[in-house]
Amino acid sequence: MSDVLEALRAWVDAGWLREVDYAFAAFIAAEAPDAPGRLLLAAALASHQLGRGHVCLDLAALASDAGETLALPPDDEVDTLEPAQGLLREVGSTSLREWRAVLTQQHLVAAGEGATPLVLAGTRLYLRRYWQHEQSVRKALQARLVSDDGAASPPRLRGALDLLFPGSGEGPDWQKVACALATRSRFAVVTGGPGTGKTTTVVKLLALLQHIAARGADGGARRLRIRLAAPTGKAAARLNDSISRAVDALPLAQLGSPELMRAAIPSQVETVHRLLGSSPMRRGFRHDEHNPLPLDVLVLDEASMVGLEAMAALVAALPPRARLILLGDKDQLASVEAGGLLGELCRRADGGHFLPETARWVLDATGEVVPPALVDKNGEPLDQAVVMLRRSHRFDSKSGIGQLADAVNAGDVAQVRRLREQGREGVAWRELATDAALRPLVLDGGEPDGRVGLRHYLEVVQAQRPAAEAGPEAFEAWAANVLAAYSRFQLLCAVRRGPHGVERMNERVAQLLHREGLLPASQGWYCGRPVMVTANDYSLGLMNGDVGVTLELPGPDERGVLRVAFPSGEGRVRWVLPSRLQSVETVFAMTVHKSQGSEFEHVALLLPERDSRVLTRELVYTGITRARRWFTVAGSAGLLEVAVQRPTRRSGGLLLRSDEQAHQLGP
Ligand SMILES: Nc1ncnc2c1ncn2[C@@H]1O[C@H](COP(=O)(O)OP(=O)(O)OP(=O)(O)O)[C@@H](O)[C@H]1O
Repeated sequence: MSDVLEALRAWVDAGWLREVDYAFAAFIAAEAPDAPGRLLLAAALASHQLGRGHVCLDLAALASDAGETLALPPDDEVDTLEPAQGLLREVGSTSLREWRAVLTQQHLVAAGEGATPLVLAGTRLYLRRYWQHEQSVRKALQARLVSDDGAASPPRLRGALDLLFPGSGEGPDWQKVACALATRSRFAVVTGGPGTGKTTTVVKLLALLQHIAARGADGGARRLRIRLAAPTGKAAARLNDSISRAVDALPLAQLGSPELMRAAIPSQVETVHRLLGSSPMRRGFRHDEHNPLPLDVLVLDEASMVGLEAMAALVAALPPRARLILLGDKDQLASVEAGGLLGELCRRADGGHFLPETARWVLDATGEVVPPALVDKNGEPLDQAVVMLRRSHRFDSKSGIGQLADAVNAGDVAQVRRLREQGREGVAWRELATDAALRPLVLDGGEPDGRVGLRHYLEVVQAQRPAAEAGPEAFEAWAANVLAAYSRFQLLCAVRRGPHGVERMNERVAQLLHREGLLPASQGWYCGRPVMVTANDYSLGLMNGDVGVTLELPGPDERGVLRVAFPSGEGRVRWVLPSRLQSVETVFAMTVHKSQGSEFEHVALLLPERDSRVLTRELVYTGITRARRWFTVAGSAGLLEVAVQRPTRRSGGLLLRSDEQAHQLGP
């Protein structure tokens, strides 16, 4: 047994495992000295998988390909320690039957409820807390999937929906269908790529729900309490803007008093943490099952970024009758935290799987015909509550970015290659071997077609700086312009390490800009340094992922003082002293992961020098869809093709088919 702990220690030393993974195995060993070594190993590996985003360890996958399942040895490992390799060989040679045989210790492993540290459900091994989270999310969603007894009848819906969706285009109007279906049960998912109208749809849905409630369909006229949430501050700020715009554009007049309706649809979006009432002083949230959130409808945007733990906290704090509506792009990278919930919930969204009775109901309620290919007499309850928006209103069928995103998403390498060879407007391909190649891209966007690089941002920093005697409003307006200029161009890195990783790239870019005379320094704090917050700071009200720019304000003498300007909604900025920022990184380049929930006019995706497991289809798709007008692939086109053929699949059991669930949950 101690041999295994020793070998696991070597894995930690080699950077293969986290300290916490080792600590979990050591904890079990201390609690149960009779625990077999292989069980400790499995426990450490289940914890390791959590760190990689998987809520459980899939033993079947482990037995068939241990290295791939565990992503070990890590990509950047060159010289690996022999003890680490030895243990990996042992893991790799253990069969599923052998894993199962050691996971029979009743005081350590249970098949379900209990107090054991591990849960084995089928071939999935969980740390108990995550099994519990999965159970509670599943139960909360299942309870909401039954028809809502307060739901409006199809003819009533039809009247209101026809007012909200006056146009008739080609094929079914999925936005209208999504609105209708989302009134039918207390849980709904609206998924779609960029610009497919998720925000537009949800605003119309909220107007519809208020309209129904105001007319007493569910037992009396009232106004619904609606709250809007997003996983990060940045995503919340973006949704704030787009919701306000969508509310202004609503055809509300026919639904009743436009002023009243507008007032009934909130435009303030909160982060999930703030909604739940997190406190830096204690673990857990102010709102939970004992103190539920005072709301009737909760809309959660960018749901692909929400992990299982946060979702479990959210559903625990929802009153039983409250509606939950998830919005997001199922094809984006999943959350950094364990649990690719949205992807799992939308696994069958492409195929529809609407029951024939659902299709009839949709026809009655909306006048839209669900295509026969999307009707399935074996559809699951969840399928009836998930709608995929299929038409982008941002990228038409001729848009290079839209076409590339579609090809990547479909894993269609031949099409990706065709698009590159033929060339498409808005999409550029550049090799990126040397600093000389990096320079034009970083400074000016790389192409003579109007796209911008960082020079534009730094010119706004320098040229628009108000005179020292100008008032605070002038400096605030300057900061807002600088922030807007910053968001026009973003370098995205696929990886953290290596020459094209985000760490090195930030140094290279800062040095390059300094050499060009665009930055006063390339290290420490300097005017023009953009920073990203890397850990939530509740005392400052800054969240992980928030981006600010360092600017020089007039000081007491001729030397200025540096302050970091963060956007604080509605074009306002908030100034923070650099010394108060505990966890920040320079962000001339950011990882694709960190860019989720943001958009930029021009995005340049820097591919790593050599292949890496993290280079996946979802990563490339997420990078492309951050771009509004221009997208540059910087690096080897061959690597991009490799990435496109590497879809990710998260392990988890949230969505076992109903027969499997029945088997697992008992009668
Ligand atoms: N049915 C429609 N017809 C025409 N334009 C539309 C329609 N639906 C949405 N749009 C427009 O398309 C743009 C994107 O819509 P919206 O912001 O609702 O999409 P989204 O899916 O939420 O986008 P994002 O990817 O930014 O989250 C907006 O300008 C919106 O006004």
